[in-house]
Amino acid sequence: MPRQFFVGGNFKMNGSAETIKKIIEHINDAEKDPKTEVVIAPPALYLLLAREHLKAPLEIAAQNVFDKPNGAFTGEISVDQLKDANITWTLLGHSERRVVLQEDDAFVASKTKAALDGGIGVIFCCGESLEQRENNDTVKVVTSQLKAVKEKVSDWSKIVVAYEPIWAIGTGKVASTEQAQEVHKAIREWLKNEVSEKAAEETRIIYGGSVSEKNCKDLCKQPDIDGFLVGGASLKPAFVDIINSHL
Ligand SMILES: O=C(CO)COP(=O)(O)O
Repeated sequence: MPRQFFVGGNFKMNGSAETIKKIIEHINDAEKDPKTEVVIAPPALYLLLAREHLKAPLEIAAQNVFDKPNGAFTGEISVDQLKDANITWTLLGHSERRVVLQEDDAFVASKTKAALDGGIGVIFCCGESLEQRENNDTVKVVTSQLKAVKEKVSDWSKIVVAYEPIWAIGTGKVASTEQAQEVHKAIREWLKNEVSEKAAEETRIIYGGSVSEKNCKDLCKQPDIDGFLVGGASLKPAFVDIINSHL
């Protein structure tokens, strides 16, 4: 069975109640490819607003979730709280959290396990820095980030892997179709060898990093690119063109 195309919109720390409602209305009303699964990730403060306005089958992701069920963890949100708010996905392991907030592989993997155990789907982000790419360490870095998850998780059916090279995020410097395909293929090989043939066949591997309405058409033709995780362009009307990129 072909893998369902998947497009996520990571709003990061952008927007207000007014602008996020407008973006959601635009996405609701636009003509969209019904074969694309669409998930938007607004800032935590606006998850409920998004839940109120976003129309099914569009889905919502948190940008993060904590790995403890409840308690004295100021500023954090639990898996059960997401479920209580009908939020069905979360991003985890975004490089901005790995770099700025110093989240390590083990912590990201622990949160991934907590989300999956609670029935929340995970858009698991991985990717290398420019220095790591220049040292030819891309595949090593990405697979070690995935390996940390494998140590805690056996069922990969609710994981979408987002390959996001750090040097391409917010820089306008998109990976070439060959660069992206090469890493996606390596991730699929890793899934086949380290998880299962089924995981390799069924797991969506999406690309993130300066995706725009201009470059998405070529990227999505690559055999191992199953969609996109979009930052800046998800706040613009062009997001719909990316949702429809493989039409
Ligand atoms: O980080 C990203 C998505 O999670 C990508 O961001 P940009 O699309 O703004 O480069």
